[in-house]
Order: sequence, then structure tokens, then C-alpha cells
Amino acid sequence: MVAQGITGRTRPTKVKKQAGAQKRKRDHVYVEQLDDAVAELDLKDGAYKDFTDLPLSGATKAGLKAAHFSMMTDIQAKAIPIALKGHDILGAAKTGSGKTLAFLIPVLENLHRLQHIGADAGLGALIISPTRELAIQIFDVLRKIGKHGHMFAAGLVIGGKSLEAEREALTRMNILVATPGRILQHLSQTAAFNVDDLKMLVLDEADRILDMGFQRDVDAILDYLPKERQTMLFSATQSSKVSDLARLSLHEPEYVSVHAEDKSATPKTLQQNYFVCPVEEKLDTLWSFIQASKKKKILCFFSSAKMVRFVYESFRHMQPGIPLLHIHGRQKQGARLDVTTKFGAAKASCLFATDVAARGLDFPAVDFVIQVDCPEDVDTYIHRVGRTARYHREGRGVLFLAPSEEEGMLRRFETKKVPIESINARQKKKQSIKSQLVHMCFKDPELKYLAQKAFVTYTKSLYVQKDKEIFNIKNYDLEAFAASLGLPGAPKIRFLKDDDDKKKKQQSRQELEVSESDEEEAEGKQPKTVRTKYDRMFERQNQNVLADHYKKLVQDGEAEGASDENDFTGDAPNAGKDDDDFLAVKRRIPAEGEDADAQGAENDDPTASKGKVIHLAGASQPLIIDSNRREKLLKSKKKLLNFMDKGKKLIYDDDGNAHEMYELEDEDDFRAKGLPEEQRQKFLDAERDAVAQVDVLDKAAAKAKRKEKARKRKERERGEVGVGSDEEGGAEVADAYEDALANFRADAMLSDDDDGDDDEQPQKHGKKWFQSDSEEESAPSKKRKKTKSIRHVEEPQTLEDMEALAAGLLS
Ligand SMILES: Nc1ncnc2c1ncn2[C@@H]1O[C@H](COP(=O)(O)OP(=O)(O)OP(=O)(O)O)[C@@H](O)[C@H]1O
Repeated sequence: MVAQGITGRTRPTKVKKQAGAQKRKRDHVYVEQLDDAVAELDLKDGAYKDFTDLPLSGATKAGLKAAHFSMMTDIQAKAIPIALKGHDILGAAKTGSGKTLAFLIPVLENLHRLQHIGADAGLGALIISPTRELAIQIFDVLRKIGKHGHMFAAGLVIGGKSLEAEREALTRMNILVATPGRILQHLSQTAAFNVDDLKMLVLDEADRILDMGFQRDVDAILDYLPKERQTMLFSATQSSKVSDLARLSLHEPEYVSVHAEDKSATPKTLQQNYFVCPVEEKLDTLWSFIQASKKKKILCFFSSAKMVRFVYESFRHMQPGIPLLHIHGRQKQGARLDVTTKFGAAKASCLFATDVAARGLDFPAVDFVIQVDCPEDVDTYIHRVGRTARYHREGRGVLFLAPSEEEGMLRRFETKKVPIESINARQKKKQSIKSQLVHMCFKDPELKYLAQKAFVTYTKSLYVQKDKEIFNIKNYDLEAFAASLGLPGAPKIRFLKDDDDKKKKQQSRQELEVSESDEEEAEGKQPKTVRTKYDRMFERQNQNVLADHYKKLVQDGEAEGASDENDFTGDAPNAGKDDDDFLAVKRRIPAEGEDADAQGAENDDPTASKGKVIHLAGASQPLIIDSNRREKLLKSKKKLLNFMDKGKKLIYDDDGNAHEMYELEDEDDFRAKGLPEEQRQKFLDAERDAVAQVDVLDKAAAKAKRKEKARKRKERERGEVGVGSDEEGGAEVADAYEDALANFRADAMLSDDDDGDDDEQPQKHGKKWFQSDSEEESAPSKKRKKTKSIRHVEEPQTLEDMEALAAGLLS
């Protein structure tokens, strides 16, 4: 947790005490005056324009002045006076319109007027943000405007550090900025963390926090908080449902929606375009776009972390001439923070991101937001595109739409007042990177694996989209998409296969029903579906089972009144006649306590039956079918394997006789050889000697090879060796290979005392094009040193590095 006293001045103790008492008196008078002024606030629209027009504490005014905030934005002018008066607020305003200050100023001021200060006061305000990055940003703004005279202790609780370390500081905090998961963890586990006196709760990006993903956390958090409090919700897209508001116990909330009457839901300074692009052409288009915008600051959104990583790794390898960065939720916190800082400070850079960067983040001067994968809905689109054109600045958004997504998305944009126009790409400038990607995937299995993952996650993201009118997986050419990632074919996708299987099953069931009912009308008509031998077999058996079962029910019912037991365990005499099948019904289940084998003779006795017993080829035990569920089991080959014997590994002696791999020695023979511990020791000594002998030989061989090689090198140097024939060359290669092997072996066995020369060490690891994120973060510096020679593996560390790298690549 980052904790901070917002101010801290030191004076000698005695003077300090007196000054403190005087100050408290002054503050008291001052706070009363502020209270009066707040009570007098005019809530009419446009009553106040400047921060100095509001009854704010000197500390807040000083903070705003130092940060160069003077004129209020619309949402600030409207929301701050209402919030100062203590009302609950539902605030909605366009992206980049200054919502952060709209809730931070009331937080500081209201707690100040309540004199909710110091460790004893406990937590006064809790600000919840959906992402860590946004929480950090809010905390930064709070610090910026709060450090000029306020005495609050403020902290940031976003995880990534030990709970223990946060615990103690947490209990002294007056204001906390937190992510839902982490604060809930403290609420439930940190006993001394007292929130009983909480005065204010703020949910930034409220629509996200209240949606399904955070629902459980937020509900649990609310359970800990006092009901009597001021609650404020802010978002760029107001979509909170009534039920959400009930959960939050809002008290007569004021709806502050400053841009509701505007023609557009997005900033006026934002130019928005879409580009119709089949999925298989997306990467070509993106690459071409980046090539034409090397001096710009670009933020590209994708639907999954795997897509982000694949595009980042592959584009990086192709050296685009602009520093590339990537961010997604699977990175460690440190890496994410590093990326946001670098991108924030960069003049020209391209950041590939998932929606983790879609909300609230305030990167200065982003030129382009490219939405490469279509957002799930218009709200997500608005949040993403809102990373540019912030606070009256200009910016451009480009959305890639697959042809099948165009119509539906445009309709939704119209409803939500998003002005967006179509554009075309300049075909002349378009470059194809397909063959490069194919080549790279071929050369590097890791990249290929990433491409496969990217393909699967993208496909899955389409498949799970809620808006099926826009996203129908059948409308995408997945084979072509896979090829565009450099893959030789579309990877098999389990969920699609499962879906097909389900459909097939449903279809077969329906057809079965149809064929059953049709039978009476048109006998002999065969169903048209493609069926396997096993499908046919099981259906036939099932029909028999059902038919016989039914027959027996009727017989039993007629004969003795069908008992429950017979209903579910009875079997028919002819049920096991189908001997051609590999699953053949041989006997009925034995009665309790009876030997199954002994029942064989009673095979045909219907009254002895309790179920159906089948013998599987390869299984030592008979399988008892006494329920429908078990019967279904038989349809799964995988599950059937559970009933099969595992098999034994056999070895053959010189006479061709099979033996089990491990056979137990005769016990008497074993005992005759001595005590077990002595035998074990003897065995270990013998093995150790054998290894030592081989070791000596290996070392000698390695040394001889090295000598031989050194001799050849010297000969070459002296020019005594002429141009070798192919054969000689081949021999040298073989030598080198042997040499490497010898060294490798010696390496493995000798470890520390290896005296081989380093420059002849074989390279154990193949050339790596990239490292995974975890590797990047956890690799010790020693490792880094080793890979230093592979220039393109290294991440630029600072903006200067990135610019230098970009310049290098450009030249
Ligand atoms: N009164 C102001 N004067 C000048 N700049 C301001 C003012 N208020 C906010 N800003 C600046 O505007 C930018 C956007 O502000 P902020 O991040 O609060 O927007 P937001 O409405 O929360 O956006 P989003 O919906 O994307 O989260 C910031 O860079 C901030 O410093």
C-alpha cells in the first residue's frame, strides 16, 4: 500500500503545541464559516465557473492553484456544489471531461469540514476504481491537490504487496483509493480496520464496478460499510440499473448528467471513423497504418491478452520503427505501471492493450485510438476511444469492423449518439505481412504457439459475445484468419467442436424420434444422418433395452404387479443375444454376496436379474449396468478406458519369452544375499564406481577432442591446411558435433570442476525471439547478461531507450 500524510511540517514541540491549539481554534471558526457558505450554495446551472467561486478550504484552493486548475469543467461546475452539500450523486459525463476532480474536491472538503482527520478518526472516504492503473492515477491527483495544507492520511490499496505490510498503515488512513478485490480482502481479514465511521463512498467507472464482474465483491464490501453515508457514482456512460442503486442504498440521489442533451456521446474534438476489414486482413492493415504513423502516439485495443502478446511480439520482431509497448491484465503490476508511465511520457509510441487500459486512464496527447477487435458494446467503444481527445484536445478514433459486424454496430452507434463515419485504406500503401508471419511462426515454435493461442482466444471472444445479432461466429472466415496469423491451419477449437457434437447429438436424438414415429407410416425408411458404427450399435441396444424393459414392466405388471425394484433392475431374457458386438451382454448382475462367475449358468433366468453385466474387451472385471447413467457411460470411449486394465510393459529374453518389466525376486534368494541395507549400500557403491569410470573416459575423450580441435585450428592458422573437400568439411562438422556432445556430457557430470574452455561450449538454448512476461520480470540479472548479445530480446528501459531504439531502427 502506498500511504501518505498529505502534508507534514515540523516545528519545535512546545511552540508546536501552542500553535496547534491556536490553529485548531482558527480551524473551528473557519470550518463553521465554510459550513455556512456551503449551506448558501446556489445549485442553479452555471452559477459558478471558477474554482475560486466555491467555498473551498485554503488547502484545496492552494492545491488547485499549484496544479493550474482554475476554470471548472461542466461536470465539475454542476457536481461539486451538490456534493459539497452532502447529496448522493449519480454523475455521467463524457470521457476526459474532468470527473476525477468532481469527486475528489468534495471528498477533501467534506472530510475537512467534518474535521475527520487523524488516526483516531478512522476511514472517512473510500474511493473504488475497477483497475489498479486508474486507482494509481486517482491517488496521484488526490496527492497533487491535497498536499498543500490538508492533514489527512491517504493511502492506495491495490494489491501487489503483502497484506501484512498494508495492515498496520491501513488502520490510520482517512482516505483510501482501492480496487474492489483488495479492499474486500482487508475488510474481511484485517480486524483493526475500522470503517464504522465512513462518511463517503465513491465508485469511479461505476457502470463497470456495478456490472457482473465485480458484483459479488461490491456487495460484500457494502455489507461492511455503514448505511448512513454519502455515495457518489461517476462514469462516462450511465447505465446503472435501479437494482444497482438499491444495492448501494442511495438516498434521493441527484442525477448529474451534463452531456445528456448533446448530439454526441463523445467529445466534440474527437474524429471517429470505422474501416470495414475482414478479420484476415486486420494485421496487414494495422501494420500498414503503423508504418504510416511512426511519429504518432497510438493506442490499439484487442479483445484478449493473447492477441496483444502475439501482435506485440511479432510486430516487434519486424522492427516497425516506432517504440512498441503492450499492456494486459496478465502482466505483473510492476510491468503494467512501467508501461503506463512510458506510454504517458512518450511522444511517439504504439501501445497494444486489452480493455484493462480502456477506462479512466489519462494518457496525455494520444493521437489515435485504433480498435482492432470490435468492442463488445457501444459503452466499451466509448471508454476505449475516450483515451484520446481528452479535455478539449483533438484526437482520432478508428474502429476495424468485420463486414458482418458493420450493420449491427452502426445501428447501435446511432442509438447511443456516437457519430462515426466510414473510411477506406489507401490500397497503394497497404503492405502484406502474411508471409513474414508464416516465416516467423515456422522458425519460432513459441511464436507459433502464441499465434495459436491468439487465434483460439479471439475465436472464443467472438463465440461468447452476448450480442449475437452482431457477432455470429459463422460469419468469420476462421481458416483465413488463422493463415493471417502465420499459422498453417486453423487450430481445433474445443468449444466449437463441443457445440457441433451437441448439435449432432440433438439431431440424432430428433431423428431417432422422428424415425420411431415414422416407422409406423413408412416402414424401412432409414435416417439420413452420417452415423458411426458405434452410434448405430448403441441405438440398437438402447432400443432393445427400452423395449425389453418396457416389455418386462408390462409382463411383471400383468403377472405380479410391477414392483419398484423390478422397474429399475429388471432385464429381459434376450437382451444379451447380440454377440457380434464388442460390448456383449453375457450375464446378469449377481445378487449381493454371490460370485459373479458362479452366476453364468443362470444366464437365461429372468427372475435372477438385478441389472445388466457386460464384459469389455481388455477389462478384467465385468461392468454392471444398473442405471441409465452407467449406460450412457458406455458411449464415451474415454470413460470406458477407466474400466480397462492399464496394461503391462513386457520385455523379451533371448529365447523370446515375455517377462514383466519388473519381476519380484524370490524372497529366499533375496534374504540369502544379506541384510537389505547392506545390499542397498553395495548396489550404490557399484553404481558409483561405474559412473566414475565412465566419467574418466568421458573426460579423456573430451580432452582428446579439444586437443585435436586446437591442433586443427592451429594448422588452419598456419595455413598448412588447404581448401578441404566436401568430405573433409563434413568430417569437421561431425567433429564439432561430437565435440559439443562430449563437452555437454562432461558438463552434466562434472558441473563445477569442468576445465573445458568456455569458448567451445555448445549453445544449450536456441535463439529466443522473445521472453514471456513472467520471464521478463523474474529473470535474474545474471541471465540477462547471458542473453545480452541477442539485441532484439532486450526491452527498452526508458523513453530515451525507446527513442534511441526507434531511431536506430529507422536508420
Ligand atoms: N478544471 C480543469 N482544468 C483543466 N484541466 C482539467 C480540469 N479538470 C480536469 N482536467 C484535465 O482533464 C483530463 C481528464 O480528466 P479526468 O481524467 O478527470 O477525466 P474523466 O472524465 O475522469 O475521464 P474518463 O471518463 O475517461 O475517466 C485530465 O488530464 C485532467 O488533468
